[in-house]
Amino acid sequence: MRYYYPFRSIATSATDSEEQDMIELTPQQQTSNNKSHYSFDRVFLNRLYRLLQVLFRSTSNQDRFYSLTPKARQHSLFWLYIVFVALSCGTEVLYYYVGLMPSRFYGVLSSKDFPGFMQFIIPCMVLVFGAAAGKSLLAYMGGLFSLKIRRLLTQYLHDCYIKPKTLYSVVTSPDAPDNPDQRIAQDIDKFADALREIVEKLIIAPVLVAYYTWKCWSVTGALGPLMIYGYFIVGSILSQVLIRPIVNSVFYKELAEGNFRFLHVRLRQFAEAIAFSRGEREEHARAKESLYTLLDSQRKVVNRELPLHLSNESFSYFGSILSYLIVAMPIFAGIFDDKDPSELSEIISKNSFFCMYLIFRFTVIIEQSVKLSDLAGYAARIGEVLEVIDDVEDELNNITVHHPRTDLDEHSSSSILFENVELVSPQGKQLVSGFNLEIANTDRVVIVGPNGSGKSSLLRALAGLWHCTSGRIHVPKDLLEKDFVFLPQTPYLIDGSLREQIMYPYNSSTMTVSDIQVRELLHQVRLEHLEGILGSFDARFGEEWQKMLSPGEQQRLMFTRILYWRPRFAVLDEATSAMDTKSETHLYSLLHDIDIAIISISHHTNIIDYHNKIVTLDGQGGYTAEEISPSPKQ
Ligand SMILES: Nc1ncnc2c1ncn2[C@@H]1O[C@H](COP(=O)(O)OP(=O)(O)OP(=O)(O)O)[C@@H](O)[C@H]1O
Repeated sequence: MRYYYPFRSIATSATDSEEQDMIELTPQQQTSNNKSHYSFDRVFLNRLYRLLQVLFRSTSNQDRFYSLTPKARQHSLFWLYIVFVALSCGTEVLYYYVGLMPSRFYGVLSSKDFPGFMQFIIPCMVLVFGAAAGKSLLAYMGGLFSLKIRRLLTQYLHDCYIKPKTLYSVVTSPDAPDNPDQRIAQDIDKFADALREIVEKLIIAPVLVAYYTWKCWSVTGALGPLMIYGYFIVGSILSQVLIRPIVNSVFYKELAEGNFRFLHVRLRQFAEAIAFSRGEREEHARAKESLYTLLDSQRKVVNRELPLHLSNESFSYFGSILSYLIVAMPIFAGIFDDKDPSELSEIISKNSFFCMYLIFRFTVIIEQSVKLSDLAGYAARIGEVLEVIDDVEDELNNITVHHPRTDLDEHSSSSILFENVELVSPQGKQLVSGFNLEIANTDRVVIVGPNGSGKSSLLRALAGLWHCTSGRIHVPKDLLEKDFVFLPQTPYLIDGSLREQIMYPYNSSTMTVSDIQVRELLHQVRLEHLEGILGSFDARFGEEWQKMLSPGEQQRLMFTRILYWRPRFAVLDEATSAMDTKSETHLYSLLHDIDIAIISISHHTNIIDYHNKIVTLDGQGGYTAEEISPSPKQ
């Protein structure tokens, strides 16, 4: 079921044009966008400022952002920006002389000065080549500039987003931004490109405006610059008014873009399920609906850009008429009456160049309004991710600050201890209350109960992903990361080699697993045939893992992590759900033979015998915990 986002009921300040931006949102997107309408306003400026801070930040106290050390240069955009500015200035100087060339040509041609003409040709060619080289270099530097912006912002977002607890909390947060993957992978790139274009065009605009104002003043008096400035103010006010609705449209166009892409990712991911359930027709209809939503929002952007383009183009063309008007004034006032025709044509060419160039600089500034509206849309999308991360981090920090010993706590013994734990789901449903359980490092505990009773939630609390409403969970003081291996129901196979699958979450730079060990592990989980299929333990596969292995085989492969790591605690959340009974009992008997504690969640009764404690949740907040006698069948 799809929802329409009721802008007016939530954002009382929303305008008609913002209301028209409504696109179909999923319930989560509806919640996350509840307060949001986007414009060229203070919020945009704050977000832009934050992103610029990331681009121009210092790496440490010793290395300021302007420092020349390799580390500072790698982490700050400052020096690249300076080179970009210097190059722009140099190229502008060349443009200036190229711009003056016609007036000089008029002079020598109208006075039939052949030696003067020949003398001028060579420097002219050098100048033109210099300007062309400057322009190409500027485009090249622009490319490097946007690459660096993308690298710095993406790295920063990765640092903030992909870290313990934050990733999970952001993704599962009720305020989770829509399509975070698209915002990081695509919107940052578009932001970098828009910023490059703006910087490229405006980098030395203030200097050029000041210089050409002076030049224009010197030939036309105060009236010329005053008329041009007045013209510019009118043009800027008009484009400001026209930009506002575009920012919102750009944001929602990107949202529709993300939803459309996500639909196709899901089609690929669930192709088999769709094929079995003959869902192609329904999927086709959904794809069509999503495409039309996207095209609709794209059309809104295009429609709203039309008046802005019209205003910008008019500003530019009327500007050239204005420059002739300004040049004409001293001529008709008789100031140049004493000049002969060749001198007059030289003066007209020179003066119109100064006026036109000043107007051109203003035109360029105003033209950037289209890019600025794009930039504001992308800044909103990137900024929102950072804001949700901030909120999540605040929440995570608050848990430790305000409830230092009510959540995850260290325990001096070697057991895990749940002490009077109460857990409530995000929807407010009480999952367990007054939950007490000790899991010694030799225990094998199985948690059972109906769907949704809170079995996995207990593990989430143990991993510190959810906080307990009350009570404590004690873990041994000396517990290291590798002492805990968690196998979820849906196997997570990384984009890598077989060796890396076994070593995950570590990699070959920190650990090794020899070929002999890999073979032994494959033998233990009865996947020996994999060696023949893969060719090499180091051959990398991406999505092929899902195609090469059935779900049950994928779960068996996951078990190699436990058998290799031999952690102190292995947590299995329905990690054998897709296996046949023989494989399941075989793997549990392997676990039984190694000296580790096990915490299992399962709906399969045949594995209960491999445990010495059974915890039964009743789904109403109550539970029972009993000792049972393990009697593993080999
Ligand atoms: N990220 C989440 N956001 C909101 N609610 C959640 C989230 N994760 C779990 N819940 C809710 O918490 C409750 C308990 O979920 P949990 O996954 O612990 O159940 P379970 O006992 O493991 O179920 P099953 O046997 O189906 O795996 C469910 O009602 C579920 O809707």
